[in-house]
Amino acid sequence: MPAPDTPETNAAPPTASTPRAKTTGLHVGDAAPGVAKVDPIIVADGVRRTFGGLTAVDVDHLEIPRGAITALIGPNGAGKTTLFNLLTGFDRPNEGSWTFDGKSLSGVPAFKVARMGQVRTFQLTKALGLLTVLENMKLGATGQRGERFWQSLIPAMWRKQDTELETRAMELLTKFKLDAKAGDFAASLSGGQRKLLEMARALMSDPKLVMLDEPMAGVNPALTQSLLEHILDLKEEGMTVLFVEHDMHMVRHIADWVVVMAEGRVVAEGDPYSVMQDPAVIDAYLGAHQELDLGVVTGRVPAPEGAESSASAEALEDLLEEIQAEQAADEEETK
Ligand SMILES: Nc1ncnc2c1ncn2[C@@H]1O[C@H](COP(=O)(O)OP(=O)(O)OP(=O)(O)O)[C@@H](O)[C@H]1O
Repeated sequence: MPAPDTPETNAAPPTASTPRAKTTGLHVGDAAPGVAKVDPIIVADGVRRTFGGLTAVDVDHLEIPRGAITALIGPNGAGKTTLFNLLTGFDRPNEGSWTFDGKSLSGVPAFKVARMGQVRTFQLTKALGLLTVLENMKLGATGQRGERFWQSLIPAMWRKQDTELETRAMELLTKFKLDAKAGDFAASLSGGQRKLLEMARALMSDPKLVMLDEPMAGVNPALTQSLLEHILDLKEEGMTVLFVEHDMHMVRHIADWVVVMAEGRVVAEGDPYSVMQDPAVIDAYLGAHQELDLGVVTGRVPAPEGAESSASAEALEDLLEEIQAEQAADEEETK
């Protein structure tokens, strides 16, 4: 059980953070599934992955814009994680090709993908929980000299490297307010601190593209602002961010661009404002809940006994709330 998050440990500074500018002008022509980007960092073509008779991913064309924060959203089972696994070399598609930073990544294994500058965060597994926070950080570095046989025979070389790694790790831990925990077992961290460690660990390899899988899942509200700020910092430092998330508030607040998946396909793309107004997006979420009355999904009508709330239902509820908030803001502006 992770320790609970406390506002003192990692909460945002008491001063309200200044809103940061969204990156715009990312696409060429009308926003639609597969729209070309001005400067894409990932370009995927005809990527398909099936599991038995089920098509989990069937993406005709997708470009992820460089230097921006892109959210990948969609109801449960839409294929988001499978697409993440394919793009990072953790799974292989039945067909399709894609490039990262102009280089083909088809068939490239995960460790090489990471060395090329595209990293993803990993959940702190049980095994990693038994290592200290600092040891976890060191594992995040790629291309260590110890991996190269001849150089690993010269102790002076790997000792120097170890010191450099530790310095870099401590710098990042300080930035993420985890430096005091460097010697603690990672398993002793709270849910939010684990997310921070996962992100800090990914940064050990100086990536160009950081891919975050549900960065807000299991994070206490006391830490959410701090996590959002860290993600916005990544963009400010020149990195590209791609994240999967069910939390629509987060998507609206930090994403410059949103890609919506449903049943393996990209069904909508655009800035968060337009995407959340797109009937195809609401349909995609509702489509995943045809068995439920809309009132149940949104919480207006109590769910029948035995019906389980799912992340998609919560996301749809969030989506509708966000749309209402946008409309209220629009009305306020036109007054
Ligand atoms: N290894 C696997 N074997 C069989 N089916 C799989 C496997 N991985 C994923 N699937 C199926 O592929 C579909 C897409 O799953 P995926 O996990 O990519 O969706 P998702 O959008 O990430 O969903 P969630 O938001 O619930 O995490 C689902 O129907 C899922 O059951």
